[in-house]
Amino acid sequence: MDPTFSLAVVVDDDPDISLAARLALRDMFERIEALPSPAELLPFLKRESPDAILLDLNFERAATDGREGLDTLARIMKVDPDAAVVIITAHGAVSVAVEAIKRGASDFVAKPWSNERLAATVRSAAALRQSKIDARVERSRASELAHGAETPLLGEAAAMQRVRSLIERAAPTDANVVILGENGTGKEIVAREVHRLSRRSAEPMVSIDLGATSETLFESELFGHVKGAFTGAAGERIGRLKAADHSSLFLDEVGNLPLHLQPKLLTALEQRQVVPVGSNRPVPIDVRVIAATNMSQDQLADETRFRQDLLFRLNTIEIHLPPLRERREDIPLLLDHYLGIYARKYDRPLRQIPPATLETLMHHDWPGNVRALRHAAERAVIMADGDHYGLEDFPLPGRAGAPAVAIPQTTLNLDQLEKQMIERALRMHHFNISLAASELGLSRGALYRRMEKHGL
Ligand SMILES: Nc1ncnc2c1ncn2[C@@H]1O[C@H](COP(=O)(O)OP(=O)(O)OP(=O)(O)O)[C@@H](O)[C@H]1O
Repeated sequence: MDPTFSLAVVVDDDPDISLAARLALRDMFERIEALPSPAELLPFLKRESPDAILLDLNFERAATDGREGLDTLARIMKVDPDAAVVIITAHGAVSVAVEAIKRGASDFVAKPWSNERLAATVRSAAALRQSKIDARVERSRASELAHGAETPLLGEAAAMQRVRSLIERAAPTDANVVILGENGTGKEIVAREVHRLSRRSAEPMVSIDLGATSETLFESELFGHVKGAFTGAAGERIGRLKAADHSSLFLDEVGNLPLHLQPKLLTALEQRQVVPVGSNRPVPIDVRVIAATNMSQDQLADETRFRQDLLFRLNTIEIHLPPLRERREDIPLLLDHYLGIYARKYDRPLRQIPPATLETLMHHDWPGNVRALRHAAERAVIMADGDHYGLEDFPLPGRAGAPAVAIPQTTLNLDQLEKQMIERALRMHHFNISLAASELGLSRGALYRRMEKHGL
């Protein structure tokens, strides 16, 4: 039979026990290492990542309380939260083994064991570890597809360069970060970037969108609940704060956190522990919080909406993302990026944006910021059928601030509008009639006639 797993390690000071375990498990693992004391295990875990660890609880002569083993277990779980640790106990020491399971061990076997039972216990612990790792890889791949690799934080405007430099300086520290910005300005990309460049990046970032969470579920989503904590709480649930242990927690739309839960979040962060709903046992957490909100600084400073003590805990570092209308110079590169992405996605040709169209797009106020620009680019790729993009391919609701179609407030005077368009096209092309005519979709003759009509 081929071994199912690659490596097991047995930590026991009794060589007979180690040998017995090796014999019982030799078909299941390619390699089985024996270590006589827990002191050797941690350096070993720096080099190797065993599929299963068999751990004796008592090493000191005559020790029976298992303290040394439990300490070792805590250290193992810190190095590798997915570790599959099977506890070896003396007959009758079940209560210590149960304590070990509460602290993260997968299971236990009592000495003397039956080989079948030992093999079955170790096999299911190693399989569970494998599936946890698979799920983690799957999750991070899915989130990378949705947000990651294809979405870098673009922007060369001075404000964006400042944002990038702030991210680089803040990320490696463990300081909490608040990201402020209107909807669609890239707050989530910034949060991912902070996490990616942090010391916690080996673990996937955990997110919770407090704008999309129903009020009744806030508490259990954040802090978790025990079985039967409230009607409908059938099973136990790990809250996001605990799920983000050793990682970062992205609290999106943190301004929506109800006032009555704000002290509970503050206490959890200050004391580094959460108390699940329906429980009175605090669970330790080690979490870095990255929060985002579209509230303005003034709104955040309003004590009736947001507790200032919580704000001070969250905003050690504040990153402000400017709205797109304050960094219009980035519009061409963002359009280029997203038009390219969607042209590839929909298998369409790469088209140019004529200068006049680009100028209109740059003057648009983009109230939905980069998200709206991205949608507009996607639609344009689907709609365009000429050899370049036209303004009609971009849906720009309101077109506020777009001078190309700056409609006089009181009259919708077509003549006046025509005159303005012609003037703009002429100026843009330095009075080159052929270029201006083609920009406007007119023949040279038709343009001359209209110039005459408007006295240009
Ligand atoms: N600087 C940027 N460079 C590239 N893409 C961006 C940038 N900013 C935003 N986007 C894109 O715009 C969309 C919205 O970004 P994101 O979700 O990060 O914004 P947000 O500020 O978190 O929005 P909301 O407040 O609505 O949740 C995403 O598709 C993202 O890829």
